[in-house]
Amino acid sequence: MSGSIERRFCIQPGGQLTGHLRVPGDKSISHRAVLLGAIAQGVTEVEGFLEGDDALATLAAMRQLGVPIERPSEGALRIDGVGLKGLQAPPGPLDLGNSGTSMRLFAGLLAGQSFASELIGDGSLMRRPMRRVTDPLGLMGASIATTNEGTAPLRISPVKGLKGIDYEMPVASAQVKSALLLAGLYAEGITRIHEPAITRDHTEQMLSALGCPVSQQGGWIEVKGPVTLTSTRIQVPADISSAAFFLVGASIAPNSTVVLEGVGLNPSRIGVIEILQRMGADIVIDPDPVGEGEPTGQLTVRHAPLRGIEIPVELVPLAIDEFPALFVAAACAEGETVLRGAEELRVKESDRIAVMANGLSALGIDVEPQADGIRITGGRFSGGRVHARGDHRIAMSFAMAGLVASGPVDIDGCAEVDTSFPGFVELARGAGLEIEVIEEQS
Ligand SMILES: O=C(O)C1=C[C@@H](OP(=O)(O)O)[C@@H](O)[C@H](O)C1
Ligand SMILES: C=C(OP(=O)(O)O)C(=O)O
Repeated sequence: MSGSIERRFCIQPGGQLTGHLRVPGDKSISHRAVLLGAIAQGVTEVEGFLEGDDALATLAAMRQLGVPIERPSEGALRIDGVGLKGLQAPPGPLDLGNSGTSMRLFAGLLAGQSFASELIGDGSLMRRPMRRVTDPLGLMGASIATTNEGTAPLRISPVKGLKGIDYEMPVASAQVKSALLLAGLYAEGITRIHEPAITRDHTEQMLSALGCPVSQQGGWIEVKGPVTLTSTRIQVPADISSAAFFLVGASIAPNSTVVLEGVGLNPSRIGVIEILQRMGADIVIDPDPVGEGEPTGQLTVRHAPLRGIEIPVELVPLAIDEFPALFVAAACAEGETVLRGAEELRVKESDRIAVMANGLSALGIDVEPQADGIRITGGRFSGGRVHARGDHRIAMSFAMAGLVASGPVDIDGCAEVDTSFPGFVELARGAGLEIEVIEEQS
């Protein structure tokens, strides 16, 4: 068997970040553009699609389900929608790589089909919890088998039909909500989902744009099936989760000023800006003129001294993917930063509390991990060697830490950065990060 490629980032300290940058397209919206465009009637044209491995896994799986999708130019898709009933049995298991969003949203989409399917992924994805979607889908009448541990492979059997349910989600998860909304499109009656805290609402927004209004009241989100979706144009904004590395890098590195263009500013995604501003970051938001799609704007970030804070628990779901980068900001802040209510971080691509805590302490920072969060005391990064454990966001976060370390920082386990941020190394280097990449066959 041929081994995989190991990738290590080597960062020289002392850089500063400057320039006008545009980070790649939003990963969450890119997934949804493919999933919903595929089951709409007519041709959906997408611009700004994220050509990262996670979104490409969704695209490849959709082609295996018989949906013609062309890629006429970089970031552009032409999806020839097959309608709600037009998906076909795939020739084999659908491999969703590293992408939790793909697996959970496909579970919802495929639960009500008249053919069987199987969902698999890489080592990280096959360890992530799936009962959070298979249990409520089961209540709707779906038949989805997991392992005894509740993990993939997910084996989905055809069923006669789904029925709408009322479901109170025990965790605030946009993936679970979206899986149930997708299944709800196929179900008889009303599917009502309650979220314990606001989570990203891209599925609701896109369903509305495709002619299927989703009502929202008092934390309940509701869709009535079966529906017809009508194709539209979808403009994918730059991903605020990718912009976050530059928001943090420019905040901590002296003499930095970075302007980030066209960043998605959906209110359910901007927790990272609010948290950094509470820490004293200098971030100016210039909203773009209101267009058809989700709100976007230009972010200007300048170096500023940061102070530790207690992160308000209601901001946790609004910044859930940005905590690895925020931990780096906290490590550079004066005083203590405390995060609670974030146990979800333990079941992402890696256990982000444990992996970040290990790396931060290897770089000389005082940390106290807790079951649902972490306490970080600001200090000065030493140089050293850390391991990202194949988690893209952790790799990029430690790359930013290297800007202000007292010696070189080596980061192992960086091969997955392309899942969310293809071109990260080149963009960061162009902005002033001294980053080298070492690849080895493992
Ligand atoms: O719906 C989505 O696109 C996502 C939802 C979040 O996951 P959870 O729903 O598990 O919180 C987030 O961490 C993930 O990167 C993308
Ligand atoms: C958690 C993430 O993605 P997913 O759940 O789709 O793997 C992420 O991108 O940080």
